[in-house]
This record gives sequence, C-alpha cells and structure tokens, in this order.
Amino acid sequence: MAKVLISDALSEAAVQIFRDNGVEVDFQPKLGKDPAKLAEIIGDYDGLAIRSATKATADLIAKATNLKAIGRAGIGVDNVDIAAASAKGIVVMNTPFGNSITTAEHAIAMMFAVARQIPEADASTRAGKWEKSRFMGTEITRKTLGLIGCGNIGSIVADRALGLRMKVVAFDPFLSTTRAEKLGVTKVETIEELLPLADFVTLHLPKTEKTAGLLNEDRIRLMKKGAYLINCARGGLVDEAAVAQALHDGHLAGAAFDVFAEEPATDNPLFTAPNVVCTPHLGAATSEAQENVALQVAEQMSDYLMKGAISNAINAPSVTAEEAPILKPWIDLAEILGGFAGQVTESPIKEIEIEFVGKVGELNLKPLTSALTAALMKPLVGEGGVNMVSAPIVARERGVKIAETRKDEQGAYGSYMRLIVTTEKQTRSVAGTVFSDGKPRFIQIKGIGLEAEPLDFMLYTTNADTPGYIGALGTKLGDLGVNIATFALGRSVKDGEAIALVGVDQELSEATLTEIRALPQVKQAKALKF
Ligand SMILES: NC(=O)C1=CN([C@@H]2O[C@H](COP(=O)(O)OP(=O)(O)OC[C@H]3O[C@@H](n4cnc5c(N)ncnc54)[C@H](O)[C@@H]3O)[C@@H](O)[C@H]2O)C=CC1
Ligand SMILES: O=C(O)C(=O)COP(=O)(O)O
Repeated sequence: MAKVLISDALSEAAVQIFRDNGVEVDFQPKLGKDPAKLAEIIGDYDGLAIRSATKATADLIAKATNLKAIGRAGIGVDNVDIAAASAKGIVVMNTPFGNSITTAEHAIAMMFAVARQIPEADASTRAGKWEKSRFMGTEITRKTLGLIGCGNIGSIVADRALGLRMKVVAFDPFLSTTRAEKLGVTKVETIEELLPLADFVTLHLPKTEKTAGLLNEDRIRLMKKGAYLINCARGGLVDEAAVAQALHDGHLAGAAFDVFAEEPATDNPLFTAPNVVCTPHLGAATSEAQENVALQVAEQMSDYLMKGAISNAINAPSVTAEEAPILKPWIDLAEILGGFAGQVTESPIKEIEIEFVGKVGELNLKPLTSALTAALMKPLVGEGGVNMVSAPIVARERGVKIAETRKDEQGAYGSYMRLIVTTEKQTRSVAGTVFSDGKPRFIQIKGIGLEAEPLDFMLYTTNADTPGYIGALGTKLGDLGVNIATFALGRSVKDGEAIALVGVDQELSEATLTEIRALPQVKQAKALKF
C-alpha cells in the first residue's frame, strides 16, 4: 500500500482524499519545521505532501529511498531541489491555480494597506491617539500599477486593479501582445522601462536561479520617487536592505511584504523601516485556497501513486488516469527497445529518432519517448543514473538529439515503434510492437524481420547465414549448461547477414560469451538483460 507523509499544515481535507483513494497517510503538520526528524523517517514514504515550510533539499531527497512523488499544495516549488528529485525519478507536482485568486487578493489588500497605512493607523487608534492628520494616504484610482510577472496571479491582480480604475503596465518576458491586449494591460519590454512608470510595483514571478535578486539596489532606485513596492511572490527576489534604505531616505513611500529572504522572518531590515506592512507569508492563507490546494494535491498524488497518472508535474510529462493503463504496455515496449539499443550501442550516441507507426502515434508520446530514452541511456550512464523523469535532461546534457515522427499504419503489424540510433560510427534500428496479449515483441532489428518476446536474459548474435549455425549454437549453449527458452532468427538475403535473438534461463557470463564468439559463424555476440 502506498504511504504518504503530510509534513506541513495542509487542510485535513487532504487526509480523507488520500484514504478514499486507498493511500495510507501520516498527518504530521509540524514536521516540516524539524528537518532532522523528517530526514529520519522520510525513507518510509512513497509520497511527501508539503507547503512552504518543508525544505525538500538534496540531503533529504538522498534519504528518501522509497519516495516517488513530492506534492506541493500551492504554487512555488523553490523549496524543492527539483534537480535532485529528478535525478532520483521523483515526480514533483504542484497545484498551479488553487490559491491564485487568494494570493492576488492579498496583493491588492497589501496595496490598500500600505497606501492608507492601515496597520499603523489601527495601532495608533487602539492606543487612544486619534492621529487623524498623521495618516495622510494616497488615492489608488488613476495611478499606475507596474506588474513584474503577469502569469496566473499577475493576470488576476491586473483584472482587479483595472476594476479599481488603475492603469496597468506589465513586464513579463513570456507575455504575448495578444494576451496583454486581452488583459487590458500595457506591455513593456524591459524591467528598466517599467520601474519609472509605476506608482505601485507588485511582483508575481517565481524565484529561480535567474530571478533571484532581480530587484537589486540599482533597479529600486529606478522606481519613481514616492512609489510603493509590494512583494507577495518570493523573498529573495528583492534586495530587502536596499528597499529599507530607500524607505528611510524617502525614495520609496512605502512597502508591503508577505514573503522574505529568510523565513520565518524574525529579524529583517524592513521591520524598522518607515511605512512598511508585513504579513507572515499569508498570500495563500484563506480557507477556500487551502481547501482547493489540499484536495487537489491529494487527488494528484493518489492518481500518480495508485494509477500512474501524472498531472501538474514540474519535471515529468502529463499522463491522465484514462491514458495510464493504455500507455502501460507501450511504455514497457519503449523500455525494451531503448534497453536493447543501449546494450548493443558502443560508440557515443548523436541522435535518436523514434517512429510511432499507426495507432500508437495517437497516444501521448512524451512519456513513451522519456521511458525509451531512460532505458537507452541507462547502460551508458550507469545504474540508477537516469530514469523517465531525468532522461530528457541527461540526453540534452550529453548532446543527444531526440526526434519523434508519426507515420501511417503500415506493414504486417499495423502499429509499432521503431527506434533509429545514430552513433558516431553507424546508424542502427530496432522495432517492436504490442501484441493483443498486451506484451511487447521485437519485430525487426537492423531492418531484419524476426519475432521475439523479450525475456529477462537473452543472447543476441549477428552471424553468417550458413547451414549448421542453429545446431552449433544450440550444442554450444547446451555444453555450457545454458537452457534455451526461445529462439528467433532473421536474415537479410541481400547482405548474407543473419541475426539470432535467443531467450535463455540465466544470465550469460563473460566466459560463455567468449565461447560463443569463438564459433566460426559468429560475428558478434552480446548478452542482454531486460
Ligand atoms: N505569498 C504567497 O503565499 C504565494 C506566493 N506565490 C508566488 O507567486 C508566484 C507567481 O505565481 P503564478 O502567477 O501562479 O505563477 P505563473 O507561473 O502563472 O506566473 C509567473 C510569471 O512570471 C513570469 N516571469 C518569469 N521570469 C520573469 C522575469 N524575469 N521577469 C518578469 N516575469 C517573469 C513568467 O513568464 C510567468 O508568466 C509563484 O511562483 C510563487 O512564488 C504563489 C502563491 C502564494
Ligand atoms: O503557493 C505558494 O507558492 C505559496 O507561497 C503559498 O505558501 P504556503 O503554502 O502558504 O506556505
């Protein structure tokens, strides 16, 4: 039974969803704050469900010997070491929309709070001061809001701001002109262009290696004098000390921060700067949003652990629950074809092409390509070094080009997959199909037709097409105490070359291979494992 650990304060609604889906679940919402204890027990779990308190570091992932999925009940995954998770084949999924309205509302609330100094005015009023003239605010209507990042949350903020009669300007390298027009925002091409235009600047972009420190001191100084800065995206996007300085010297009129470079934030330069509103990472903290993200992450993780369906994964292609069982036998075949090519290929691979012929071409090809690439790279990279999640990255790092082509149904098998591998020395191909029993079969190697069911241990030979070979090979294997399970042959009349794919009951030793290679007909012999 799959077992999931919830190590952050997710809505308890998630617990019931896991149980309803047949997943065992441990609800330990404070564990994320105790990394040592988490590391001690993580090895027991197939899934880890988190918010932002748990840090899924490379160290934790190294100890997560059974982990298959990390589910982030929320959006930002900067607390997960994606590279380490991918290298271990752990699918990392988030819930990209569940808390976006709530977070956008928080940004708007923060804008009002800082424009009218509401928290300070509240404290002063409660202290019995009635400082009516101290709290002179700024009207929002007709002011310019500058959005840095105009994805899901930024777009909602834009919509609400337009409703408040603000003018909205956005900088987002991936915002198309059509989308900007549809949203009613003015798109600018650089952050430097945006900053001097805006009365309020608000951030809605992820923290990545590229965006960390984006709003540095120079850029803060490019903001309009008297402008306000709102950060409900991520700490670390902004130089907090430089913002504090700009507030102290009056360059900025106010700042509202929900997120901090170091969290929990207990000591921060912004805390002592004038007109600052701070909240403790509350962007997603409404009952509606928490219910949404908890239910969604529990459904997604259960679907993956129980049915192999993948949705909203950061590091793997999507597979729906309906697709998963249909894809399964073709994924098995992809692994066989990739595994075969990986074991027989000796020189560095330059390119692979995968032909999807007939009906298989109508399936979701990404998982098939990933499974095939992983199996192909495995013998070359070493055990445990590559998997379906990391395969596309490993291939890219090694300069292996991957091409997919779809072809109409053809030949006796109708629908099949063919892998063509181009190395520095040669081009070779292997093809296979799935029979009606749901099992994979080899149907062609190097363009030579043959039909063979893949078995755990196999012998593959290329040999001269001369009489007596089957007998000689059979006798030799018998003499060496190797039992033959299946025997498939094929030949190219044109080239006089023949191949044999022999299923055997045991792993073939190097000594056995040496004897087989000594047979006069044998040109090459390889032991294969599937
Ligand atoms: N305070 C909180 O509790 C919450 C914070 N967040 C944060 O908000 C961020 C944004 O969330 P979504 O809008 O849902 O993400 P999203 O992925 O829909 O949008 C992010 C946008 O940022 C843009 N972007 C990337 N690099 C950029 C750059 N250098 N300059 C400008 N734009 C850039 C992307 O093109 C994308 O359109 C999340 O990554 C998360 O860190 C999300 C939810 C709650
Ligand atoms: O969804 C996000 O990216 C958030 O930042 C929300 O964080 P939280 O789940 O409230 O710790």
